[in-house]
Amino acid sequence: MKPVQIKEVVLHTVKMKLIAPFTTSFGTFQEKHVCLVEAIDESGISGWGETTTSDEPYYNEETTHTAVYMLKDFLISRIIHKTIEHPLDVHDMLTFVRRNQIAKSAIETAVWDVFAKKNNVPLSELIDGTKTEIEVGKSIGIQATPEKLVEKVGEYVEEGFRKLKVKIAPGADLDYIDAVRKAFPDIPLMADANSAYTLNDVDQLKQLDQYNLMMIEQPLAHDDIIDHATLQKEIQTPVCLDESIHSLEDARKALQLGSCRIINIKIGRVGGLGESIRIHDLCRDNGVPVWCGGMLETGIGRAHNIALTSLSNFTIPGDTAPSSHYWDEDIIEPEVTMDHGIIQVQTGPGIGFDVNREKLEQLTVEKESITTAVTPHPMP
Ligand SMILES: O=C(O)CCC(=O)c1ccccc1C(=O)O
Ligand SMILES: [Mg+2]
Repeated sequence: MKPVQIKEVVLHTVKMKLIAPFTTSFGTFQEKHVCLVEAIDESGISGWGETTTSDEPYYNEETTHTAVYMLKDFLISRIIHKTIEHPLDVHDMLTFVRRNQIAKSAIETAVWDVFAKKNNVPLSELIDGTKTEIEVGKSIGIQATPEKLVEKVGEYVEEGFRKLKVKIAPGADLDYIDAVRKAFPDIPLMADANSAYTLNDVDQLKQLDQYNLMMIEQPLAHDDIIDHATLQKEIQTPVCLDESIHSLEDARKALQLGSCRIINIKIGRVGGLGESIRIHDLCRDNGVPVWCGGMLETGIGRAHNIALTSLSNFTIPGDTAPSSHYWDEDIIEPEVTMDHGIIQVQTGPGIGFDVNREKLEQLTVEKESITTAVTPHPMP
């Protein structure tokens, strides 16, 4: 395979407005800024990545601002003008910078796209993905009443989604799940708590066992894998970790401790596609299923999610819903569409979608081009 050298990185910060507010246990998303990272190689090929951040540090510690700052002051300097033999190497090129996984992922995924395009292969093929189509689920925000939730679930079941994920929080849990299960006794259903509970709530969480849920996602603290292991011993519903897994090492330790039986892989949260693949492989080798989570991405992040989901151990439908579920108009062409709960894996080179430059210009609030490494601080 031909190596790549990135000669310019353009940071396009865009303001995106969701078609409807999305409420979790930690807050409501409506408008958000995202930085779309365009890495351009010496032959002029553009690859794209996205900061899957929002404006506030409520899901994890990063925000769009912190990601842009890390990219500009530290991360781009580590890869620009270097010969990159394979995008799997980028993770290690960035490890001197602690954490900041989403910022790292934005540039790392852009390099994957450039590399795949340069070598004229679809991203899914480059990562040895075996699926040509993927099954899709829908993540549903907390609704005003259980009745309203049942109505939403009905719409999405009708549309063909293969898994329904319901956000829960103390005060919006058992009644909501009970209402959905009564209305839809057989649908593949799960709950996501986004760290809203503690071990003091074990009795409450145990009651979820009666609803035959596929899993409960991240019930306890965002940085915990110890209490989750205790909880998993107490409840029958499989625990799935989201927030707690930032790396292959985290995944290894969580599996060793029995903190979860399923892992939600988010490319941003784990610092890129390379680390996502490594976690996928570890889970596969341990008989642990994985699925691809979502961060209300634009089409660029969505495209990377689809490619990742083509790997064989993504056996549970992910949260990668079609573009129209998030945006009036997405920034990629064609938009991501779904047919009866199935999305086709792209067959064109790289992410397989084009960025709509006109739409991008309209949404851009800040744009900066970086062509040289900066060393504001000593670099190890
Ligand atoms: O539709 C999506 O992109 C998934 C939405 C979702 O559940 C989510 C959105 C933002 C932050 C965290 C989460 C989550 O999976 O916990
Ligand atoms: Mg989650």
